[in-house]
Amino acid sequence: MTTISSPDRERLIRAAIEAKNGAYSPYSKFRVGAALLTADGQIIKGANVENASYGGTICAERTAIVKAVSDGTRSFIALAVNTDVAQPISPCGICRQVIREFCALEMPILLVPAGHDSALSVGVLERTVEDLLPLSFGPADLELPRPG
Ligand SMILES: O=c1ccn([C@H]2C[C@H](O)[C@@H](CO)O2)c(=O)[nH]1
Ligand SMILES: [Zn+2]
Repeated sequence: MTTISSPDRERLIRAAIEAKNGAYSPYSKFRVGAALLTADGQIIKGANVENASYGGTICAERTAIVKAVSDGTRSFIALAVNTDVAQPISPCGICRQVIREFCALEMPILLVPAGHDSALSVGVLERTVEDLLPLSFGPADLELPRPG
């Protein structure tokens, strides 16, 4: 797993908690905040944005990634995710695949429970992209030789 400094870790956790305020979740009432630390030290926040046509919902993690990528940033150091639930909540399958497209397999993902004190990092579950999506399909697979 790639390591991040304590100040960056704290900054990122605080940003994920803050990002949750941007959630538009009138249907599920489930707020999610995500924050990405970029290679140049920026923090990009995202929240879940739901739709009356439920399938149109976009998760917090994808909001953050699409914001960053569409603004020209594609190099990430870490991701933090926060919800109002008292235990760490992990990204959904679609988000895992989108994270895998842009982030190294060794990149840390911090799952931050509600009521968390970021100064202590108590209760934060830390896993890599590969932990969350083992044996994954990625961009390089499209370049592999195809017999015949
Ligand atoms: O990791 C997750 C899991 C769920 N959601 C959102 C989607 C929907 O708005 C609500 C309930 O599924 O939470 C996220 O943003 N990220
Ligand atoms: Zn998702």
